[in-house]
Amino acid sequence: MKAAVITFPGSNCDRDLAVAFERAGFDVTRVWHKDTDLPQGMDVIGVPGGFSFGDYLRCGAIAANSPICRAVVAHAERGGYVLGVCNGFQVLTETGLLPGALMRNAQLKFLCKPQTLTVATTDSAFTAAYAKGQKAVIPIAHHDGNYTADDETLAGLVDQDLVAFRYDANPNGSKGDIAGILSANRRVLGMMPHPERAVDPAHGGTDGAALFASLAGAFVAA
Ligand SMILES: NC(=O)CC[C@H](N)C(=O)O
Repeated sequence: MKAAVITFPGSNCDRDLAVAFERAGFDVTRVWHKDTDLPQGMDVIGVPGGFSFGDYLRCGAIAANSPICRAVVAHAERGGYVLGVCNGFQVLTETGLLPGALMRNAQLKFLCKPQTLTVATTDSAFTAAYAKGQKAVIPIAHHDGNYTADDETLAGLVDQDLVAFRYDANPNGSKGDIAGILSANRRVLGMMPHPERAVDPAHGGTDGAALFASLAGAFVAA
């Protein structure tokens, strides 16, 4: 099992994401944003959290135009798995791999705290090891986590069971309490909470570990 983790200038969760993949059994290759190609044979691409390019223009907008993102989009279009966390989710919406956008939090404040989520679907390689409706406490740390999309897109996400996680006690104003969504082929997940920050008891909780275990399980099953 092989995972690549991308690093942009300003990424700050790339190492944590790599460690979470490694703990789940993946061989991880770190990839710089200026690379034009992904290493051969990658099963999963991780797009990490952080403040890529200082969040200038819009969070994730400049990173989405990095050379490596063309390769990430091509990987996804071939049916490859992609996980975008926080700034990574913002990057994935900016590439168009995921619908909608992340706006400024409703209270206009940076939020950094443990956040209870409800697992909305287990029908994905990212969430299969959770139980549907399970509560998971996973940290959030963002100022632009307020998910929005037009009504038709939101209805499509619900109808196709593409909402992966919802917030309990919505912290940021996200439409439909949406904390994470899947692509139409269910192989791209973007989520604002940080599962890689909840994989060790020393983190204060381990509810993120099932996400990486789910992904690892997808490849064992295959
Ligand atoms: N932790 C993160 O990835 C933060 C993403 C982005 N910089 C924001 O604050 O919204």
